[in-house]
Amino acid sequence: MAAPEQRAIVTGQNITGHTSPQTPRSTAELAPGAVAQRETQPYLRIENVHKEFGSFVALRDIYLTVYPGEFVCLLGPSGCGKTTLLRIIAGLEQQTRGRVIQNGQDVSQLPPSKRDFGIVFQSYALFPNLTAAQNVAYGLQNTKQPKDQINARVNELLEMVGLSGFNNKYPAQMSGGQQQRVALARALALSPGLLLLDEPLSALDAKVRVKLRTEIAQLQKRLGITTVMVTHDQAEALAMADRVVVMDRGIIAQVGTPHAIYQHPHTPFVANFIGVMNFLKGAVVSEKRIRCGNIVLDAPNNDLPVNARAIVAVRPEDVRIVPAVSDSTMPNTVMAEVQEFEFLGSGYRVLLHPDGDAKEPVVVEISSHEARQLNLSPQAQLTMQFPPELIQVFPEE
Ligand SMILES: Nc1ncnc2c1ncn2[C@@H]1O[C@H](COP(=O)(O)OP(=O)(O)OP(=O)(O)O)[C@@H](O)[C@H]1O
Repeated sequence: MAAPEQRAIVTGQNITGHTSPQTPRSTAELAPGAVAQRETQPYLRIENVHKEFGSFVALRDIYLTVYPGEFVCLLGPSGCGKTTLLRIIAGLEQQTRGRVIQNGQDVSQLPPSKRDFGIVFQSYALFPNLTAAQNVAYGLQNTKQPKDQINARVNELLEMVGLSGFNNKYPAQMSGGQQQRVALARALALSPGLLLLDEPLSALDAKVRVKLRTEIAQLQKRLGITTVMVTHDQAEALAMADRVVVMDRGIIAQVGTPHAIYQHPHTPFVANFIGVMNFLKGAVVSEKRIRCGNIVLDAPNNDLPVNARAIVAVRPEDVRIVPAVSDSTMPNTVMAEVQEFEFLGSGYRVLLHPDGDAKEPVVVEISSHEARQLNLSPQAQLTMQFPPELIQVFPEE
């Protein structure tokens, strides 16, 4: 038997929730892709949504607004509740309390069939016995449009996802990436107000994934369709989203643009989940200075009071490496020994062991050019610099 989501997606008209049959807007009629305008009303509002499975709390009082035309990614480690939240937006899961407001209407109690969305799952969920064209046409058939109009729309959709001429192929005759394009065309067939993507790229191999993610993001912008995507892949979220919602054990840890989340994480969890981060434990010794072991670092971004326990964070690409004997007036330098390094293709990831009592090595990323200039070799003695303006400080919890 099909999984609930598979049954839901193949109901076509129902899943996109046009309660009365209507002619889909053509692609050209959809609003032009636009990043959220904060002055406009949100298209989707999640208000105080809470979800319990028995005694287990999967979502804790979630508030989230999504603006018209915005691409929002729900990102977080396995089990943080992102799929549950997406399913609540779709009506495939019922929240324990709280409301979902879509386009000004409280849809909290509506079944999926009465809501206005298209959805794509990781597993494609295509009908194996229907061709690509028949899969895409499935929901359109309930609109009672003339056959040639449906065919024209199917062709338009297949062309839109780069599958012109694939009309008569069956899912088994298509690659995973092609099947997912069909699933996307099907989700968009009725021009829903909201596109929901549940890990749509996870089953694809790395190269196809990157290609398709660019295409989906471009298509989303072109159509201007408000989109919520679940992913556990931070690179995917950073590349595709207008805003990223980082989730952690049932709560929202931070919401922001990819740049803001990466450059100004609010917590060590977010800092560590998005990209790689070096952490050094220490204590504030004066207003903008922090002692970590035997190093005292200038930290102009520090807001913690004197004597507070602190965690200093710095990205691998922000640490500079300079030759061992260097300018002694340079702030935040520390001697270090190369522990190991690995070739990344575009550069090197170097593990450096700082002088003193630090137990953890510091991860640094440098270009191949820098590696050659430094004559990188195991046990080499170098000087690391933590640029003051690029280090972040968190309270130690
Ligand atoms: N039907 C259910 N019954 C009981 N617990 C559930 C149910 N669905 C989800 N959970 C639990 O709720 C938590 C959140 O699940 P959810 O699927 O939303 O996580 P996720 O962030 O999407 O993780 P993943 O990336 O692994 O899918 C998990 O601990 C999961 O075990």
